Order: sequence, then structure tokens, then C-alpha cells
Amino acid sequence: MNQNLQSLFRIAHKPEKIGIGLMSGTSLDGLDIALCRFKGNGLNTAFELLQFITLPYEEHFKQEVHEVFSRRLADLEKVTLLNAFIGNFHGELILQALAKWDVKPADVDFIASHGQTIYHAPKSLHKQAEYPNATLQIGDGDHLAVKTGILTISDFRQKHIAGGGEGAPLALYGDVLLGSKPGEDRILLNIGGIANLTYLPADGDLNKVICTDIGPGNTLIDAACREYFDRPYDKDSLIALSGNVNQDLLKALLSHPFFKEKAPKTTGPELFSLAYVEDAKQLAGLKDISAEDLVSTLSEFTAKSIADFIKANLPANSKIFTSGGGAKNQFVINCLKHLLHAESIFNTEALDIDPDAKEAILFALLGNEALSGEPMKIGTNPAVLMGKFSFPL
Ligand SMILES: Nc1ncnc2c1ncn2[C@@H]1O[C@H](COP(=O)(O)OP(=O)(O)OP(=O)(O)O)[C@@H](O)[C@H]1O
Ligand SMILES: CC(=O)N[C@H]1[C@@H]2OC[C@@H](O2)[C@@H](O)[C@@H]1O[C@H](C)C(=O)O
Repeated sequence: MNQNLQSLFRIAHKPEKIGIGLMSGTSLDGLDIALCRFKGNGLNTAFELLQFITLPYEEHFKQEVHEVFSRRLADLEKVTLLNAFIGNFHGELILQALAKWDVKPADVDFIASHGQTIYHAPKSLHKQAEYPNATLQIGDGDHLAVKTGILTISDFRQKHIAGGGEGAPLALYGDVLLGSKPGEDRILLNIGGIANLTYLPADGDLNKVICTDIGPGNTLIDAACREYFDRPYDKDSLIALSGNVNQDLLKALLSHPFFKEKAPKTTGPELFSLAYVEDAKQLAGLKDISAEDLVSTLSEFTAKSIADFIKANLPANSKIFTSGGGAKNQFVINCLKHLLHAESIFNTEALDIDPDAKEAILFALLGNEALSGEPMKIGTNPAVLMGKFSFPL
């Protein structure tokens, strides 16, 4: 037997596995690296987070990715170069993290890598009947495997699409495993570049689980901060707090048909961009708005779209647990509390899940499933095992 398959067979049979989950999200702030230990699979997974780090991206790298990120027209050579470069670069960052933690690459059984989404095009976006849902993550797994010497599983989203989904959100698999509690209706709300949530019903019925994108999380707030303040994001909501919400613009921002589409649905910065904001300004008949008022309005927009979705679709008594960088945006969280009449909104720390690490843990879990799990049917999501295998040799 091919020695790669032999080693794959050996790792898949190990009762306990050490895996690294990698997430590089739409905010492009850095690479999240989670080192985890797993026993078992599916609903019987025992999991432990051993180490977590976010290694921030340098400005130059962010600019290179922004050249092709969520653009309909991009330099194909740049895409090709970045695909190989990011695979190798993420491999280097893993080696740095392992050295810092004093862990040998040989002690890690697998890497599960999300890659970098550069374009997400569900049918609701591209509207071309002859084409399927589609999405593109770059940062090829072979480069990671060869650079680190560790078996790498990558490109998880294609199988979800092939099975009838939109390629996202994949959070539901991890959320069900880590977040469910009998007797409690729960909402795990991730506010990253895009906001998404998983509803976990109190009776544990997997058919009732809902996992969907909702709309913009930080993506528009970040884009406005970059454009008008030369800052990557609105740290501690200082800009939003210094402005006022423009109600006409807010109404126009909320009027897009995406918000009326039935869940599950997905979206990205391809739709929610500064061009979207310009269109909304026109719709509202608004010529001028101060940059501070714009950031306040976009922050309220994030909170209002999330609250509207929850009020219209989910039980009112659900307990909410937030994660993602947007959970640190107090303006957004306070608006949410106000709109939902919620006394408290927790973050996933209350569930013993590091809110910054949650998505990287999710991919490690998906890697563990790819190696030795079985397809799971949850809600209307495709029952598929996701991920492609890359070998070091
Ligand atoms: N202290 C803070 N105050 C306000 N906003 C913050 C703060 N810290 C982080 N953020 C927001 O969180 C963002 C990063 O979030 P995160 O890393 O969860 O996104 P991501 O993983 O790239 O997104 P996605 O889940 O959509 O792929 C920043 O760009 C910023 O908007
Ligand atoms: C195509 C893509 O990269 N989508 C991301 C993005 O970031 C948040 C939201 O949009 C979510 O749908 C997804 O990521 C998470 C990890 C998911 O699949 O659950």
C-alpha cells in the first residue's frame, strides 16, 4: 500500500488524536491556530483545547489579499500566486506557533485548514441559473503538508456545496457538539466579518437545529473605518459612540431582499460592501453623512439585522452566547440587548469555549470527523464528511 495511505489509516484508527484547526476569516486580521486533543467522534467527541493563538497579518499581506478579495474582477496571476503563497505561509505560522508552545510537528496528527475565502457566490448572489452555489478558499493544503510535515485536511466547503448546501455556515457541526444543552434553547451567535448563528433547541432534536448567516457582522464597520479613518476597525466602538444613527439610512440598509430570504442562507462582503452602502444612501435620498454617523449607523445595522432575525425566527427565551471579534464591539452588543429586551447576552466563555478560538476549533473538529467520523444529518444541511487530504511526502 502507498505509504501515505498507510499513515492515513494509522492516524484514522488512533483512539486519541492531536489536531490543529486553522481559521483565517473575512476580517483578514490574522490566522487563528487552535491545538486540540480529541477522543471519539460525532456526538460522542471528547475535546480539549490545548493551545490557541492568533498570529496577526502584516499590513502588506492584507493589502495583497485585498487586491483579489471579494472582487468580481481580479488579477488571475495574483490569485494563483496567493494560492501557493498562503498555503506555505500558513505552514510557516504553524511552525512558529508549535515552537512557541514547545510542541514537535511529529506529535501533531493532523492540520485542518479553512484557507482564505476570496469569493463566496451562492446562487442568491450570482443569480445565474445554469451555475451552482460556489465558493473559493485559497491556500493550498499540499503546501501546508509539505512545509510542516503534517497530514493536512483542507478545502472543506466544496463538499458541502456538492451535497446540496451553500458551502457555509459549517459552524453547526461544532456548535451542536460543543454547545447543546438539554432543557435550554440556545443561540450561538458568531459576529465575525459576517454574522451567523446556530439555534440549538432545548429538546436536542437535530432536525430543528438552524444554522445560517444573517448579514454583516463587522465587515461594513471595518470597511468604513479603513476608508474614512485609516483604521482597521472601530476599537472599543469609540467611533460609533461619537456619532448618531441615521434612521433613513438604516431603513434603506435593511431593505435588501437578502434579509427576507428563508434560512439557511449565506452571504459575504461580495454583497455587503461600501458599494452596498452607497446604494442605500441613494435609496434614502441622503447626500451627506458624517463618517462618525456612518459608523454608528452601520453598527446599529449589524445589531438590528441580527435582532430582527432572532425575533422573527427563534424562541424568545433563547439564551444567547456570542463569539468572534464583534462580540467585543460594545455598541453592537448594547444595541442587541436593547432590541431583544435581553437582560444579559453571554459570550461562549460561559460555555468554556474561548470566543476567539471557536471557529478554529470548529475546523479541528471537522478534521477529526474527516478522519474517523460518519456523515451527520443536522437540520436541512447535507450529511457529508468534508475535507481533502494532503500528504507531506
Ligand atoms: N475591541 C474591539 N472593539 C470593536 N471591534 C472589535 C474589537 N476586537 C475585534 N473587533 C472586531 O472583530 C473583527 C475580527 O473578528 P473575527 O476575527 O471574529 O473575524 P473573522 O474570523 O475574520 O470573520 P468571519 O467569521 O466572518 O470569517 C475586527 O475586524 C473588528 O471588527
Ligand atoms: C464562505 C465563508 O468563508 N464564509 C464564512 C464567513 O464568516 C462567517 C460566515 O461568513 C460563515 O458563513 C463562514 O464561516 C464560518 C466559519 C462557518 O462556515 O461557519
